Amino acid sequence: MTNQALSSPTNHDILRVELGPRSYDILVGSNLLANTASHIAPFVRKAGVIVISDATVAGKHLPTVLASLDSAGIAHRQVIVPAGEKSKSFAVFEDVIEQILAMGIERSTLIIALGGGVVGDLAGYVAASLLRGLDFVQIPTTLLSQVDSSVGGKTGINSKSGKNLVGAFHQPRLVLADTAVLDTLPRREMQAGYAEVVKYGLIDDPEFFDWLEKNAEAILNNDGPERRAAVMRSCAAKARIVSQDERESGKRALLNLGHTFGHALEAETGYGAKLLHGEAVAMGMVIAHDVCGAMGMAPGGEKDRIVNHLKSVGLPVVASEVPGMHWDIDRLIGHMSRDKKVRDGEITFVMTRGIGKAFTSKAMDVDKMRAAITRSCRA
Ligand SMILES: NC(=O)c1ccc[n+]([C@@H]2O[C@H](COP(=O)([O-])OP(=O)(O)OC[C@H]3O[C@@H](n4cnc5c(N)ncnc54)[C@H](O)[C@@H]3O)[C@@H](O)[C@H]2O)c1
Ligand SMILES: O=C(O)C(=O)C[C@@H](O)[C@H](O)[C@H](O)COP(=O)(O)O
Ligand SMILES: [Zn+2]
Repeated sequence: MTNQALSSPTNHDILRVELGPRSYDILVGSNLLANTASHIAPFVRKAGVIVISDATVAGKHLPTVLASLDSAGIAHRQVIVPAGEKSKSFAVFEDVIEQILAMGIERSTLIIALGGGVVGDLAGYVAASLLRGLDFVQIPTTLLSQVDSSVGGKTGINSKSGKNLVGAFHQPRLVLADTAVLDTLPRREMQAGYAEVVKYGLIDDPEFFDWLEKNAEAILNNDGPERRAAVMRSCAAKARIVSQDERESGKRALLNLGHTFGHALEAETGYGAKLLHGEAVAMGMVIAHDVCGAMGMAPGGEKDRIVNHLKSVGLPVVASEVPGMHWDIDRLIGHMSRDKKVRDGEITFVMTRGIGKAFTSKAMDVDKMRAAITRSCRA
């Protein structure tokens, strides 16, 4: 793998998400948080900013952001939500909205999402909804949010009926991915985010997958060139796809590799710490390669190579590894029927002919799919 990020002389690298009038930059580098004010300055008006964060992230990284805003004289207020997936709920959404409205805002108030994918998805939807749409900036603080959720404008919350079923497409004005903040992230969360990094290799970049097999531990353990290169390559892949299909009418569905299965697993666990999103995606990607292998589309050995790589970083690869779950296969398949990729009553699946060869199709062998899900749940 060659990557400009490895030899860049600048403090941070910049990627552009090309979306016409909604285009924006992604900045990737170390210690960007300390200079938050200068990076967001073009988007700040007199009404100031509201930082939305979660309790854990606020304890570790909010002071750096606020010090930067103070030094530039930017007026700021903050709303802190509980950490974890349960904050992507109607209850927390309503609470955040009411807190912000009670503070008094204008259409020029800027929302800053400081946190992982939960904060980013929630704050983005809050921004999309308040006064019919405020600008917002993403400051992602997990590996998952730096490589995936902060880019592309999917915002939203979960419902009892399933993951992300309520939300809006609302693009940020800027993404600040400070790779140094990942040094405080627990290993399990790093691993979960790493599953989404692997996803990009599996979709259409086999060379990246090869590189990941050699560099995974460096990415996970050090704020060095490998981590920065992995974030850059992932964001570049996502930006390329989103630029071509912002609202998922076609190609963007590839970013959902493993998610139809993964979201069903998450819904059944009730969105707790039992199963993290990235872990569910790891299991879902294995199920996708398993069923496509069983259908004779993908070489069987490739599923084993993926499983070995995911396992090597400590990721769970089968649903039976989730503690205390007795999976009901019919219920899982029921969740899949509410997937957002259903058209005219049929699910579009992300399928594969092997590593780097993902494609979308409705031609799923339902019996083989049920067998693959069962293998994952009963392994
Ligand atoms: N919008 C999208 O395109 C998209 C893409 C992928 C995932 N998602 C969503 O993202 C969510 C998962 O995001 P996530 O994995 O970032 O989880 P998360 O936001 O819950 O963060 C994980 C945990 O790490 C803590 N944390 C965050 N940053 C930290 C730091 N620097 N140091 C210490 N602790 C820190 C958080 O408080 C939380 O407890 C899911 O809801 C998923 O559906 C959305
Ligand atoms: O950005 C996308 O498009 C993705 O599918 C990225 C996924 O990693 C992410 O989990 C996304 O939130 C899933 O979207 P959904 O539309 O299936 O809820
Ligand atoms: Zn995802």
